[in-house]
Amino acid sequence: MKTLSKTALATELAKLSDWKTTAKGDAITRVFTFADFSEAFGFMARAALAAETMNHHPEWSNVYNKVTVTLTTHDAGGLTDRDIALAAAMDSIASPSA
Ligand SMILES: C[C@H](O)[C@H](O)[C@H]1CNC2=NC(N)=NC(=O)C2=N1
Repeated sequence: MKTLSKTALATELAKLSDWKTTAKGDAITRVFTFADFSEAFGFMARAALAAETMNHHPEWSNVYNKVTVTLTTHDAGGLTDRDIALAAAMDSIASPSA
């Protein structure tokens, strides 16, 4: 699996909502904010099933109404199309109409 070039990554990030590369540049991260814990946990349940279907899994944590997600492809040692695909899936799960 090939990691994305800097330009490919910039192009893909522009299509996502609020995802940023981490300081090391080998992962992307986003904080999702919901109305309350139920909404946050509902998002996590739906995103977990999508992640399992994609066989690509998030590193994440939850505090009340916030879910902090970090995505990277361990197998490739950096960012790949699989991270972009999971980020896009999470964006649409969080904001179905967006
Ligand atoms: C064997 C299996 O396909 C791999 O371990 C998958 C599973 N989920 C994964 N998830 C993430 N985020 N990165 C990976 O490299 C990865 N690898």
